[in-house]
Amino acid sequence: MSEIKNICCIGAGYVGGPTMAVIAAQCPHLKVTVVDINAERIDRWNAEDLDELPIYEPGLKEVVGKARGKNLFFSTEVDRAIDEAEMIFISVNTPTKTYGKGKGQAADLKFIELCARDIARVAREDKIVVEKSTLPVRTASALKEILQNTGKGVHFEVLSNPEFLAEGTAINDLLHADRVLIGGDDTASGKKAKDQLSAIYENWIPKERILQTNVWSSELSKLVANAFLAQRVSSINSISALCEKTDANIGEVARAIGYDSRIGPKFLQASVGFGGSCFQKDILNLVYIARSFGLEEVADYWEQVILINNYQRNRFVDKMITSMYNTVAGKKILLLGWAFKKDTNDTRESAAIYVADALIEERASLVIYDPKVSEKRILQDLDALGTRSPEENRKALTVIQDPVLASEQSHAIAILTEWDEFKTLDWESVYKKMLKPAFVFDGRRILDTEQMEAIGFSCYTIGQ
Ligand SMILES: NC(=O)C1=CN([C@@H]2O[C@H](COP(=O)(O)OP(=O)(O)OC[C@H]3O[C@@H](n4cnc5c(N)ncnc54)[C@H](O)[C@@H]3O)[C@@H](O)[C@H]2O)C=CC1
Ligand SMILES: O=C(O)[C@H]1O[C@H](OP(=O)(O)OP(=O)(O)OC[C@H]2O[C@@H](n3ccc(=O)[nH]c3=O)[C@H](O)[C@@H]2O)[C@H](O)[C@@H](O)[C@@H]1O
Repeated sequence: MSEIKNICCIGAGYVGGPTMAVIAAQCPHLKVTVVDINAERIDRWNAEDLDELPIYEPGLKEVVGKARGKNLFFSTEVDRAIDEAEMIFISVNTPTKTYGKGKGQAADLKFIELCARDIARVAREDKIVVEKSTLPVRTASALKEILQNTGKGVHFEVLSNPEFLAEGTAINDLLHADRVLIGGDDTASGKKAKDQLSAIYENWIPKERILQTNVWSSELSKLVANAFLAQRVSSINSISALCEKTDANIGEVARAIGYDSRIGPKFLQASVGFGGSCFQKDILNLVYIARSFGLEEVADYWEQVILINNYQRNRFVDKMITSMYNTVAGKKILLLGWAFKKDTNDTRESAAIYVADALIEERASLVIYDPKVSEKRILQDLDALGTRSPEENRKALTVIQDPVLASEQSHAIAILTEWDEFKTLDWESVYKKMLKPAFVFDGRRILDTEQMEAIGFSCYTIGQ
């Protein structure tokens, strides 16, 4: 294998785009090409106006602006990029299967397989193929099989290099990663490939934070890291329900347990439920894998994390309905936030989608505001659930730009994403415009309940 000068990444999404932009910015000696079959997405990565990038992520446009056109390129020419690169990252989507065996749980690997077949077809020289996508344990062996049967005498080394960035903090996470994980074979060529990938990260990550393992440990560690993180959210959310039945306050409980250095303070924020493209998908995948090995108890254990998340979303909606005298039919409700967390325009699996859907079923009239999510996206998210016709969804909601104005004559407000701007909204004006009693349901615990009650609101804060 020759020296690494050209790398490419297949998949210009939330992971491929930011990850490669940071590699390019940190490694000016490398040429980095990011390719995707979605031409519209690539056009937006190439947009002159950096505010048009397809992903909103703090700090991203600065990093892209620094490297794009110098050593960072976005293109739809997948074959060419594969041909030119010595190292190919695969960062395509791996959603939950919606058909056939493993439907609703297993990861759908069709996009991964297509990439492997593209690489096998195009490659004329030895390549290192890096799994960046989150994949079930032992996927690398499937990839290898496809790659090794080309009959062209080309050698492929498959590495697993899962990504741990979180959306909204992706650039910071990439620049200051807690660790970089590289899994590969223990053969001489496997070890060399791991070192070559490690050398790229060593341009900015301290070497002691770059962990090398075998492929299977690396693949499994990614699923387990997400499962543990999601488990913490479900754990604290389950306790939030108990707090509401007693005089305990989940904020105080989280603080008290978080001071224990063995538990730690992070990821203990009770909420209306976790969302995002990965937690649910990766846990379902873990459950599926455990069950397929006959480990029923293990599968049931992790499945609870998802069941509690569903429970938390339902509980929030129930609380809204019972507080408003058991009916929201015909009532105007303002939803603040649609993204699955602040500082991203990503809405995949956002709790807001499920809360809105349940409220529409109860015939509420919804008004929705999110600073970074378009009306088109919101409607697509609801339509995708298939609960009712697209026409009915359009009748049931309005997407607005000014939440204060939109609060006029509304019965209730629900906070579903923790955007900073909601903390400093002109709540006095909002209160004056609303019908009384004016209900606020804080699904993110970002408002000061006492202050809101002093203004006059009937305020429900999750977990207290
Ligand atoms: N979103 C996140 O924060 C994180 C995601 N991951 C994992 O990374 C992977 C990618 O996730 P995202 O970037 O969020 O997905 P995404 O859906 O934003 O991007 C995937 C891209 O791959 C492209 N693609 C699919 N098949 C292709 C093919 N054959 N050739 C060229 N392009 C193709 C799609 O058009 C799409 O633009 C997933 O496995 C996910 O689990 C891992 C860590 C964080
Ligand atoms: O594999 C992935 O996709 C990524 O999944 C998560 O990142 P992400 O989903 O982008 O965002 P998180 O910050 O983890 O938040 C996930 C969800 O949990 C919720 N959450 C998080 C923390 C908390 O204390 N409470 C809580 O409700 C968030 O609001 C959000 O809806 C992980 O944090 C990343 O390490 C991982 O790389």
